[in-house]
Amino acid sequence: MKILPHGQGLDLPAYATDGAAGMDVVSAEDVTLAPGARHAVATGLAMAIPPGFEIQVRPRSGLALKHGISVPNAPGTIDSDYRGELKVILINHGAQPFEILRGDRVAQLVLAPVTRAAWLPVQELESTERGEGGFGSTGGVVALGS
Ligand SMILES: O=c1ccn([C@H]2C[C@H](O)[C@@H](COP(=O)(O)OP(=O)(O)OP(=O)(O)O)O2)c(=O)[nH]1
Ligand SMILES: [Mg+2]
Repeated sequence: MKILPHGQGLDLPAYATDGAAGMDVVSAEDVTLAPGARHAVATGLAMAIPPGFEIQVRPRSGLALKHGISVPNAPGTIDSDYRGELKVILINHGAQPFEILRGDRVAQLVLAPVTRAAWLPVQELESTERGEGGFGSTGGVVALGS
């Protein structure tokens, strides 16, 4: 896949192990996230994803568990026709400020196939066992005090 590595001296996104689903992507900037703050972290990378694919930006579980750092739009969607800088939106759900240094691995990128839909407007839809039930209609959630 073609990539413009603007972030000089930084590692390209890379799989940490042979079986890794995601490539760890590093920050191109130093930034501190205050508790509750969001930031679009620069990566310095622009890429040409092949048509028919997307890249999903997913959080790293270690950062989430240890520091409350997540990706609020997870999975972030990188379109195949996007040529701008890939940014990783992070949010600090933790109680402490979180310091990110240039070169730190902040998220992971998963390449995934895209299936596109074409709509067929109709007058009615086939009936199903579920019908219009949703949002807990099959049970399993017991309210406290009920
Ligand atoms: O975590 C993300 C999400 C998106 N993008 C870039 C690539 C993506 O192709 C583009 C648009 O993303 P999205 O469709 O999620 O955002 P939008 O709010 O719908 O903006 P747009 O109107 O530009 O589509 O922004 C990122 O760099 N990081
Ligand atoms: Mg969009």
